[in-house]
Order: sequence, then structure tokens, then C-alpha cells
Amino acid sequence: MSQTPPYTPVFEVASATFEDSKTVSSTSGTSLRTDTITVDTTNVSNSAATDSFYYSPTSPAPHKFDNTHDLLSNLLDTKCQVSSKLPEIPKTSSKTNSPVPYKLKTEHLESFVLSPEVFEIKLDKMIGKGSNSYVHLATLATREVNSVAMNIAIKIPTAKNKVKLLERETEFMLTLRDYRDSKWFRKFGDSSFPFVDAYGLYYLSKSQFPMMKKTDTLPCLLMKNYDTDLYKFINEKKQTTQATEPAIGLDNWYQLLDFILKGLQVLQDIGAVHCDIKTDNILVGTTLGPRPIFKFIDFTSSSKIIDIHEQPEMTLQFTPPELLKDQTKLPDYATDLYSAGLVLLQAATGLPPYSGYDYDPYYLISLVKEGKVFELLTREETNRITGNSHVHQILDAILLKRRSLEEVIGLSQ
Ligand SMILES: Nc1ncnc2c1ncn2[C@@H]1O[C@H](COP(=O)(O)OP(=O)(O)OP(=O)(O)O)[C@@H](O)[C@H]1O
Repeated sequence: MSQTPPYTPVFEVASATFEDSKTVSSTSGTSLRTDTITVDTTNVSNSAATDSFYYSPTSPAPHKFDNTHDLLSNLLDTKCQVSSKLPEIPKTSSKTNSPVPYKLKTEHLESFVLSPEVFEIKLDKMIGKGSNSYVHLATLATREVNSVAMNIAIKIPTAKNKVKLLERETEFMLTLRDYRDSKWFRKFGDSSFPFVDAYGLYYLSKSQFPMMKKTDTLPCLLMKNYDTDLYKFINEKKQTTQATEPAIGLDNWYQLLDFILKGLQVLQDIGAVHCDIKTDNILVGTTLGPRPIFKFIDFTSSSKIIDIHEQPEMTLQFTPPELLKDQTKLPDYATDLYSAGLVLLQAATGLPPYSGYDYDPYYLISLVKEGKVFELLTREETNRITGNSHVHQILDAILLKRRSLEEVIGLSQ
């Protein structure tokens, strides 16, 4: 199923080359909460893991075990039953041709690897595909008699040369996690953290993931799994909402606004930009309570501002005009705010920005450069914005007047 809009061109702003980034639908039905995680043991065996599984040649250091022990305890929100004694690690014969696992670039990342002696992963259906990775639903379980298990999403690089992006993304998620643990609750109380939780890295090889080359053993990113993404959520909701209210409904729209403003404040606090904010990159938990929960994902283009020296890959329809007009201009906070404004616009109109004008990428570039997104709206789309003057005012402030985040926060209250 196509997402933002069919065959969304992902492009390098600097070179304006196009790449097909069609995504498939995310259809998982897991219901795990961020704050109090419910163990979903549906279809999960409680027996000891007896299937053959992959042992990473990387021997886990004891501190890794402690780390994962704590991690699973927190994640599962139950008394963890991981044995404190590591199972026997099979001796790897020097004669076997087992592929050498990809060497992670930092110790920080290595310490985030989950030990295959403690945990096992069972892959389930694919729930997403980006330009750099496959995303599958999977079960993460402990390898002990009374195994505990939970459903997760696993991001698998499409090739070895994509692992650098996954490393970078994981580093970024660890920075976000540090922020969550040290500052989030003090500043925002107990509201839901706006970024998806990363659980760890886990090595997979061809025996578990047949699409991997047999010479590769690559780290994959384990994350909390959510029901759907914002693109699909908008399409579903617009069928039932009034023609003069935002496509996702007014309450949900304000909930989305609140999530976006908090997420952008976190990014500003750590001096970073996401750089690929779009409806495909926002997940939605719909079964976790009366209101949907939103989470940013996909940090492959994200970075601290001081580390940015060239324009990263962005999605054309969500790129602000100034980056297209001047290819030496680097992204900043205004970049994310503009992209987020387009997300709010899509959530209001029900259609992706420049919908109907994306048949020719070069024509599309010229429209995006001129920032003509409002002028191209149909009457139906406009009605969904103008039906509420406050919604209209906020979209206008972000997308036309290009107000700062602080000013938009002021307007939203
Ligand atoms: N934690 C998750 N839970 C459920 N679905 C997910 C999760 N993470 C990713 N997905 C699905 O997989 C898709 C691809 O993921 P992601 O955008 O992270 O991959 P990518 O290869 O970096 O993509 P891009 O081409 O946008 O850079 C998402 O659009 C989403 O539908």
C-alpha cells in the first residue's frame, strides 16, 4: 500500500536525485503501552526455546547481560525471570564459515546489543519498508524455561551499506532516551514521550532473515511496535469526520498538535533536527486509551545541528522551500517546524501536501520551491481548515508566516 503520496520521492536536496521509497502498510495489532507495558503473550509459547536459533559469535560481556536484564524488567513491567547465569556459549569452530558480525562503530552501540544467549527473536510479517530497511513484526523472548515475551518491531537494514544509517539512527535514539530519563518528566510531567522507544540492537543473519546475504550478520534495531501510522490513520478517520472539521477530527488534531510541539521542543533542547518529519514517520497507537498516542520514528536523517555539514535526505513534499532554493542552506529548527506544519495540514485536509501534483517530480520541485501548498488546495480541503479559525490560524502561522516554535506554542494555548 502506498503512503505519502504514492511513490513519494525521497531525494537528496543537494543533488535532487530521486529514489522510489514506496512503503507497505503497517498492520500490526499489538497493544503495548509506553508507560505501563502490557505483555502480549498471544501466540507466544511459554516453553523453553528449543528451535534452532542463531548464536552471534559476539560473546556477551556480563555487563551486557545486566543491562538487558534491567531492560527487559522495565519493558515488560513484570518481575523478570531471566536467569542470572549465562547459558553455555557454543564454541565456534575456526573451520566453520560463519559470517563475521558487522563491527559496530562505538562501544556505546555495542553496549546496546541484546545478547542472543539471553534473548531470541522470531520474525513475523513485514509491516513496513523504507528506502534503507525492512520493518517486521517480531517476538522478543527470553531463552529460559518460563520465557517472557513481547511483540516488537524490528528494523532490518536492506544491505550492509545501510548499517551506518542504522547506527546513526540508534545513536540518536539513545540521545533521546537520555533526555527522556533525565529531563522529560521534569519538563512535561507524565505525558507520553513523543519518540518511539528503542529496545536494543540484535544481530540477524540469513538463517533468520532469508533476504540477507549469506556473508552478512547485521545489527537490527528493536523498537516498540505501534498499530498504524499517521498516513493511514488520517485516511481512516476522514471517512467518518464532518466536512468542516479536520480530517482526523478536532480533538485528535489538537492531540497531534500537542505531540508535535512537545517533540519539537525536545529536539530544540538537545540542539537537533529530525529532518524527515512526514505522516509516514509518525506512528499512532490507537488501542492504548481513549485518545491516540503519536510517536516520531525514522531518525536516519536526524542529527545535532552542529554536526550537519550538508543537506540530508528529505522527502520532497515535506521540505521547506528555502532548502530547495539554496542548496548550501543547512537545516535548522525552522525546517522541522515547516515539515510538521505540513503534517498538521495533511491531518486537517485529509490529503498529502501537493496531492495531485506529484506525477512529475520536476514540476513538483518547482511548486515546493514556491511554497504554494495553500494555493493548491481544493475547496473540500480548504473547508476542513477554515471550519475552525484557530486551526486555520495555526497552520497559517507555521506554513505562511513562518513563525518560530515559541510563537506557535503561544498561539496554541
Ligand atoms: N516501531 C514501528 N512500529 C510499527 N511500524 C513501524 C515501526 N517502525 C517503522 N514502521 C513502519 O515501517 C516503515 C519504514 O520505517 P522507517 O521509516 O523507519 O524506514 P526507513 O528505511 O528509514 O524509511 P525512509 O525511506 O523513510 O528513510 C514506516 O513508515 C512504518 O510504516
